[in-house]
Amino acid sequence: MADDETIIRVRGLTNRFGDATIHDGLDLDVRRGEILGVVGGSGTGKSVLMRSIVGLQSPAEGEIEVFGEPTIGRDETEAVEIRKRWGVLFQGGALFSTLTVAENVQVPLREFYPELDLALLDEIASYKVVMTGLPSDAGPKYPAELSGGMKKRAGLARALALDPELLFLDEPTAGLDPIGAAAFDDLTKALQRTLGLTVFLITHDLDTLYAICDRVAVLADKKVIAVGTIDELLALDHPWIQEYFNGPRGRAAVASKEDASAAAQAHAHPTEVTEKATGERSQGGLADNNARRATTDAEGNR
Ligand SMILES: Nc1ncnc2c1ncn2[C@@H]1O[C@H](COP(=O)(O)OP(=O)(O)OP(=O)(O)O)[C@@H](O)[C@H]1O
Repeated sequence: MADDETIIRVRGLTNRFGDATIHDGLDLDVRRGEILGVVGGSGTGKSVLMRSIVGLQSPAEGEIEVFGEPTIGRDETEAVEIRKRWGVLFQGGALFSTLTVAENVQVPLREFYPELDLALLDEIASYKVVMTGLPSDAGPKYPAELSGGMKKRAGLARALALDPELLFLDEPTAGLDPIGAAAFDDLTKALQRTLGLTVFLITHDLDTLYAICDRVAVLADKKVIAVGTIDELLALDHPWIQEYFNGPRGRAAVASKEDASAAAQAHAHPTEVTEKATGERSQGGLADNNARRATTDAEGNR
């Protein structure tokens, strides 16, 4: 399959709740292997779009294809075959509170592969738990015993249970502290690279967009009004896009990314880069980066 293959194709999507039209003729393509960030003001329908693609929301009109297969109107057996190939991390992790982390990870395995024996289920769950950076003793813990960041990782472990090709993440860094959010971004990027995942990532987090997204889709006016790299989006004069990326938080995210990149270069070539890095900013490195992220969090816009 070619790298530029379209993994998700949405055409003419219309969603309504009563008199409210959320999407009106929305089109979107997600390419194989990319992390596509999905942004838009609150209530523009990012989660409804994700729910439509994964089959939890029946659109009023439109076509959706995933892996080249139409997903609307399929019989249950066909739908299951498509669903097996993706994983979903819902907002807040959506873990079953009465199940341990390991049991949560096993839910999709039991659903799609009921023939697996307990020893193999345990082994796969342990592997997924460690893969998401949780300590190996997290498996027997209940969600209530986990921090917010650990819950997100447990939700991710469950989303990865079936070795998906495609991952849906709905605001994965919401509610995490800046260091935890940056660590989750790193994990997402590492999974994309090592497993060749395609990632559909809903976020309000500008740092995440700059740090890991290959392209960004902007929802506004009931449609995807633009898709592209951040530089491509910045060239557009849509007021929401300009306000979002060029507002104070957008500028802080750019500065944060530049600092991180200068710090990384300084680490690789200490003498060569120190002068450049110190010339551009007064303090450097991760602490400064995280301080900026903390500031933007404190503004309450995340
Ligand atoms: N099941 C539902 N019934 C009625 N209205 C709904 C339903 N689900 C979503 N909506 C409405 O659809 C709109 C879009 O919701 P959605 O959750 O997709 O927004 P969003 O862009 O993800 O917002 P946020 O960034 O705040 O999470 C909202 O006005 C919401 O109230």
